[in-house]
Amino acid sequence: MRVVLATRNKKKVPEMRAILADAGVEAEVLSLDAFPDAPEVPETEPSFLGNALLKARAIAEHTGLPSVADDSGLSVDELRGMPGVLSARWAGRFGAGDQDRANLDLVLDQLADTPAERRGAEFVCAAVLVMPDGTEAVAEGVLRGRLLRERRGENGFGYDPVFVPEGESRTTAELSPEEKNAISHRGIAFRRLAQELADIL
Ligand SMILES: O=P(O)(O)OP(=O)(O)OP(=O)(O)OC[C@H]1O[C@@H](n2cnc3c(O)ncnc32)[C@H](O)[C@@H]1O
Ligand SMILES: [Mg+2]
Repeated sequence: MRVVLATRNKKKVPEMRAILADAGVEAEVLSLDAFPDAPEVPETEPSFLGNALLKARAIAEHTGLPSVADDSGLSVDELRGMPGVLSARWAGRFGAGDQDRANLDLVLDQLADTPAERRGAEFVCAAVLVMPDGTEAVAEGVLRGRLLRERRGENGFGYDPVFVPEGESRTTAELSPEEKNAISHRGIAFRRLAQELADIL
């Protein structure tokens, strides 16, 4: 059985592949590189789940294959849950290389006067599977933590360099890919999805 990962984020692809493989999903996992004509899907929904479904449904329809997507983001306590579903483009639209840096700079700036005890945040992930016949499975994962004032670590992507998970002293950019997947919002969501995936596939 073949499955397509409905994401344009090159850093998510290896995370999703590793998590699904570890969860015992025995499918051939394709990325959108295999489908150059796949549509760009605007993320117009107000929830992670809604946007994940938009992406996976569009790609399942285009490819005729089971499609897996996630919509994820950082929810900052002091910002009343933002950037949330706007995490990927929080600082506006930048070039590929600069987008993550601009987003993270803006959040750090917004929290410049926020003391340590109010720097709580969480990564949230909605993971979905959409079958070509319309069957769907969904799961969510959350990772609580706090935000540093400066970047640490080279791994991961997005807001990882300033995010320290609860019970950790390192940022998620200082964790190995395996360590991050073991605790991450994406890891939790996709492991929850994996059982349903195995049943449906
Ligand atoms: O929509 P796709 O094509 O999957 O790619 P994307 O990067 O736009 O992905 P999202 O719409 O789900 O937005 C997620 C953003 O949230 C942030 N984010 C999500 N998961 C993260 C993680 O594990 N570590 C750090 N930042 C993360 C990061 O800024 C992402 O760009
Ligand atoms: Mg996106």
